[in-house]
Amino acid sequence: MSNRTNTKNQGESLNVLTQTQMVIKEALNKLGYGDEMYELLKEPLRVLTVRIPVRMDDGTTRVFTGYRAQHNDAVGPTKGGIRFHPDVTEDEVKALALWMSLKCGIAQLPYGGGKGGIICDPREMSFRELERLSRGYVRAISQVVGPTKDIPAPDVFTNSQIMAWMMDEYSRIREFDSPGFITGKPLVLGGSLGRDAATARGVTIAIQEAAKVKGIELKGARVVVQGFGNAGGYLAKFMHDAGAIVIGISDAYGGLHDPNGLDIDYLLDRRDSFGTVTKLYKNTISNEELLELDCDILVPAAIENQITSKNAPHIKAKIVVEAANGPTTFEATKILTERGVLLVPDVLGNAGGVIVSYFEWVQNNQGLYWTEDEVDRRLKEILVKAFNTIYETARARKIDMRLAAYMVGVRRMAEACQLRGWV
Ligand SMILES: NC(=O)C1=CN([C@@H]2O[C@H](COP(=O)(O)OP(=O)(O)OC[C@H]3O[C@@H](n4cnc5c(N)ncnc54)[C@H](O)[C@@H]3O)[C@@H](O)[C@H]2O)C=CC1
Ligand SMILES: O=C(O)CCC(=O)C(=O)O
Repeated sequence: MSNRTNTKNQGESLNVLTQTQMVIKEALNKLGYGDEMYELLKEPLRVLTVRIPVRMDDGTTRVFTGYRAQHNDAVGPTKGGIRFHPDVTEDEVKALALWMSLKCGIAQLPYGGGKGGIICDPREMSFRELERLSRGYVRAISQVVGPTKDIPAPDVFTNSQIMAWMMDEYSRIREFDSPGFITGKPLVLGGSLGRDAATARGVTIAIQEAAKVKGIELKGARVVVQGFGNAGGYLAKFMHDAGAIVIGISDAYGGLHDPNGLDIDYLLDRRDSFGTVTKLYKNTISNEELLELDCDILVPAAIENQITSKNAPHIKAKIVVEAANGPTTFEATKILTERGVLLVPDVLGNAGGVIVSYFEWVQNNQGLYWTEDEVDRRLKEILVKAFNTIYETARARKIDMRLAAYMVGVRRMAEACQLRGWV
């Protein structure tokens, strides 16, 4: 198993939890909160570790380890996706739950953050093995989740089919149909129009706002996208449709580069269900090379720790918008900001996913479903406001966009903890 989220890089910590804690501490300090608030918020309130036995197609049993972390429920139930990936670690899930809290704070959703993960490689499992794993995970965490407790959703290598199995398993255990238990469901099972593309729609809104600030015309801008799954695939399509030139994309196996622009519709058509397309090509570049391509806008949309102190000095983009969670280290954020790169952090850049998940939960609760235009209009309203609040905070306080986003994101939760008398 790789230690992608826990190792060091030339003395720089790549532990996503400790990196996040540093920024939370600084944000709370700037907001005037003391050590007690930091002690409460630096870790999730609860983390459940589960062992899930799964009968494999060959008749053997494999036992998988999974987690569900609930960062803080002072504002409301916890909310966040479930990741299936071989590199999942407990610290990673904890950091992802903290980031969910910040996103919900930034978007002013009535939630705290949660996140789940299972150490597995779904690319090597059959459809039925994945179903058994998904159902087993829900059985293992069923006591701590629910529509008013903790509401899961998709993340890396999970999708609407997996959400459907999970919802079905939960409704069997609880003996009632509860579509609001999970979001990112297929439409016929209570999903929301627009949820599939929501993360990329949100990233697109962030790019539009960032481009305005930097005086960059989106039409003709050169865009590079790392990751070609749900977030990266839709994003590449939206950029292409907006008249930008997508000159580079990548997946877990490498990248494709064409300075004249890639045929995004063709690549999407050839991509598999895990966001893989580069395996079909001989002439590929590495993910490292992709990130350093000469471009105007760079969108990391894959995994953590991709832009570090090592490659940050060589990033050529003028705008970096994080669709992935945690793609840029704390050190690299400082380097990029000092170099004048406008970095839109994950907790703002990719918040579109959880915002439309919230819309899905609201629609499930009221039993009344919205049009896609309604979803997109409400999403845009929230994100444009959030971008401007964070951008102005960064400018007024002369701090980087990540710290500004953390200040905006943590404020409401800290206030709720204080009002409840927890600190
Ligand atoms: N799906 C959602 O609604 C949301 C996703 N995100 C974040 O966006 C990022 C991507 O998630 P999704 O697109 O949903 O996942 P996905 O599973 O649909 O696609 C993942 C993509 O990343 C690539 N990838 C995996 N490992 C890689 C590696 N080591 N190096 C380079 N590429 C690699 C895969 O090949 C694939 O193209 C993650 O950080 C996720 O947490 C954030 C908010 C919401
Ligand atoms: O849609 C959601 O509830 C959460 C999406 C997610 O996991 C994320 O924003 O990282």
